Amino acid sequence: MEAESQSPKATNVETKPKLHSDDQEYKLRAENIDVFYDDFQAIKNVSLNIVGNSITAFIGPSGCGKSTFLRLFNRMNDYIDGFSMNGDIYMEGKDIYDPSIKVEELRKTVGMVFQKPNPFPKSIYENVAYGLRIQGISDEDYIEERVVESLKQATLFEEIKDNLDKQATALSGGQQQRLCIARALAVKPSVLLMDEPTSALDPISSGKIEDLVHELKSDYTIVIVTHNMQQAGRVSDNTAFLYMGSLIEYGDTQKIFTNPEKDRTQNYITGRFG
Ligand SMILES: Nc1ncnc2c1ncn2[C@@H]1O[C@H](COP(=O)(O)OP(=O)(O)OP(=O)(O)O)[C@@H](O)[C@H]1O
Repeated sequence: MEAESQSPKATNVETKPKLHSDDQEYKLRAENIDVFYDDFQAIKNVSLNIVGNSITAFIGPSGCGKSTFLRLFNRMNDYIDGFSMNGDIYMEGKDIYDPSIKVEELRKTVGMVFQKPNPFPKSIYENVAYGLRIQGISDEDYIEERVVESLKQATLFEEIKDNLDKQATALSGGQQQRLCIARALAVKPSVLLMDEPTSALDPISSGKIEDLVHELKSDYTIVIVTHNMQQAGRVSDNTAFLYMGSLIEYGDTQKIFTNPEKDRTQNYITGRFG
């Protein structure tokens, strides 16, 4: 299918995401999204397409709607009192807000990592096994295989392989965050949403997470909210700049950071406001 025909029907900004290899399909598509918290409009007619196996950064000043927009992709906003939306979100062409969609199934496919590492008060092993157990999986060999594989993918295994029974809360902040990433990966999602995953971490731990995000790109579609402009520039293929609930500019990260089309983007990335 041609990329053009996948474009949003109507939008307040032209979207030109970078395409990878010959993949013309979009993994995620948001069409004409409005989000309200009661009568406050947090997202205003945003349309945006995300290609598979790419890293997309959402940037913009505090309160512009980055987290709200991110949470749409695994229906995390559904829990918030007063939340309502217009528009459609598609994953691999399926409308994820269709009544036939089971939210638990969706969340297996779309994992999430939060700003503050939030391990459960359980062992390292049980934290990673958790998602599998709540799916009703009881094959211990399979669980162990997934735990080890996920910890390796999250580049944590070598550091903790002799302490899998240790309490997860005793790990350092950076290790806890990689554990939370392992926990998300254990159930084999294909999309990973990351809401400021390094903002509570020191520079060395942040660097490890950035390297990890880069590695994961070959297997996952990653969407990351960040306040850190250098981080967005380093890790992402495409960047979406949001301002007061509107999508101001979206496209190739290098272009957004070196030669943006909109003055407002330029002013934001050069630190003139935000
Ligand atoms: N649960 C809620 N109830 C009411 N308003 C909310 C709620 N969550 C967010 N908002 C409002 O929606 C707007 C967008 O918030 P959101 O957290 O998505 O922005 P953000 O860009 O992620 O901000 P930050 O960078 O500070 O995390 C803000 O004005 C915020 O006050």
